[in-house]
Amino acid sequence: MLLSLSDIGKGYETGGARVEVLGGVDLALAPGETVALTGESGSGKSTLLHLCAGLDRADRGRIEVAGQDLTHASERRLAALRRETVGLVFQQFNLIPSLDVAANLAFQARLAGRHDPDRAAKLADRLGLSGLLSRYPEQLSGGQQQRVAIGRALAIRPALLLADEPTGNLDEATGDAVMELMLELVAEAGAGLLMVTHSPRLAARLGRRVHLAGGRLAA
Ligand SMILES: Nc1ncnc2c1ncn2[C@@H]1O[C@H](COP(=O)(O)OP(=O)(O)OP(=O)(O)O)[C@@H](O)[C@H]1O
Repeated sequence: MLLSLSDIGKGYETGGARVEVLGGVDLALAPGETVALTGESGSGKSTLLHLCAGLDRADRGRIEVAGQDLTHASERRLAALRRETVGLVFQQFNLIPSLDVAANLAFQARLAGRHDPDRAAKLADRLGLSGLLSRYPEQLSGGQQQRVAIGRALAIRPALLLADEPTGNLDEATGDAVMELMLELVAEAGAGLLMVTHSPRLAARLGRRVHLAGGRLAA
């Protein structure tokens, strides 16, 4: 399995009270599989994605990504996982304002020691960004910025792409075009995708849908 979660529990302590967000989540994603994660606001979708990225730790249960156990991994190991194996795309594009598009696209790949100028140029072309490489994020539209964020995440050739409402900040037409492109590139790369979305319409575009409610996942 590319991603496997078994009996994941996670809660938060707020103001002295403990809130259980995830209570026994199981999920398995095969290589190349695309899965939509839906659920009401506050149901724990982002929490779950953060655990899969090793940005936070589960209270109980076991998470494996590409054969690596995240449960007991060191911070260093988790950082390496995010650099080399897992790509992340968020609703806020999170580009680096002081870097132009070319440098933003190459940033993660450079960190991972995987920057390949030919591949980067091809990716920029596929993303329709070839003419924008020397622009800065503030000079781009929202859809263009999100295409850069997707390119940056895919440039490391991740086995797994985690996306948290990646088109949530875009108008429907732009969002649809960006989504289309992201799905195409994910398929070409043979990467797995776990994508949070509020939209049943977008969820239907992915291979499978899981729904988070009451701290558990259901099909
Ligand atoms: N760091 C934190 N500390 C305390 N509570 C938190 C923290 N992060 C999330 N929560 C709580 O955990 C619950 C789940 O939050 P999460 O962001 O995972 O939900 P979500 O399904 O992604 O919501 P949305 O669709 O609104 O983005 C919420 O009640 C939230 O307030």
